[in-house]
Amino acid sequence: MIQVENVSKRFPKTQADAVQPTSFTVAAGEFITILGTSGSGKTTLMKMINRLYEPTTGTIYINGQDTRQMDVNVLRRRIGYVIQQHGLFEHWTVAQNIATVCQILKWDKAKIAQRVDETLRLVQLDPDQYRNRHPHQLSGGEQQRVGIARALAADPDILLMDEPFGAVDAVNRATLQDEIQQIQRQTHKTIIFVTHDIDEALKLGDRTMLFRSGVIQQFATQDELFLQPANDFVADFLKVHDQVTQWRYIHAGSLVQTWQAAAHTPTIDPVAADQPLAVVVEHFLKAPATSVTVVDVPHQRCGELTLADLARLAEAPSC
Ligand SMILES: Nc1ncnc2c1ncn2[C@@H]1O[C@H](COP(=O)(O)OP(=O)(O)OP(=O)(O)O)[C@@H](O)[C@H]1O
Repeated sequence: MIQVENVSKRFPKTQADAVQPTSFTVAAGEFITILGTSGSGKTTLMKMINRLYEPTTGTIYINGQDTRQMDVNVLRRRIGYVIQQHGLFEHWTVAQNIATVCQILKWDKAKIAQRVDETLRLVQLDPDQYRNRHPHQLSGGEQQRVGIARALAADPDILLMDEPFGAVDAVNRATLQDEIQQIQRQTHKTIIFVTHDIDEALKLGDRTMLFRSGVIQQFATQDELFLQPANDFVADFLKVHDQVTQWRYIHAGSLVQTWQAAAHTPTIDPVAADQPLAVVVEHFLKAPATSVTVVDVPHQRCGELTLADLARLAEAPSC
């Protein structure tokens, strides 16, 4: 678990805090995304977690331990770090790059070789084909994969990712997003992921933090961001999304709960509360009906959604 308590950062010779006093908690195994305007403090916040920057005020705890009381090298080895420019050493092979932290930790050769192959497989690269290549012999997407493998090599609990897919084309980006999601499900790492891409943030994050001028505007689930935006900035930030996109991120149960939709006689199969609204729309398209019943586990009716509810969503503050 990561606890950030009243943490702020003021750089020397500047007039304002890059990050104003900020508190939040990230649970172990959570995937957090951070979105925000350029220069809003996202990278600064993240770099305070692995002490690339020291906070001006406040304390960061990892599993209850004050990070200032930890040896900085030990701390950084426990936290994988992936950046946009992958940061691979050009004159080293893929295997040598991935093994960097394991070498520092003085693992034996056989264990390192095994771990290099394991992490290459985790990022969908065939070890036999890739371990002896150099970074310039890789595509941009493959370089990012190796960057992720390197961050995972010493099996850290936490992964910090700063716009890791920012320089990758849209098709490869979507694949990498699926892969990091898969890796997180397999390994249960705690991931903090900075991005400029709203879709990427909403797709990957269990929760998303929206940042502006060094201040968290809202740190919430996709449902809460769309249905209960904390302020106009959040609503406007998410407004660029079309309705079909919202239907992917808002869950049926949340809309029922938020609006307490009126009861109607159901005429088609129910939809589970944790399904996205896109599934509700599919149900309306498959069979003519006035409403769809939303059920919670185990099959308890929690409400009804009508086409009018979906239309009303278009007029909600952030839609
Ligand atoms: N080393 C530094 N010295 C002085 N000011 C800095 C330093 N690093 C960052 N800043 C300032 O702190 C603010 C926050 O920067 P930061 O890089 O955290 O923003 P960001 O949200 O990650 O931006 P972007 O999305 O453009 O990468 C900016 O105003 C930036 O100019």
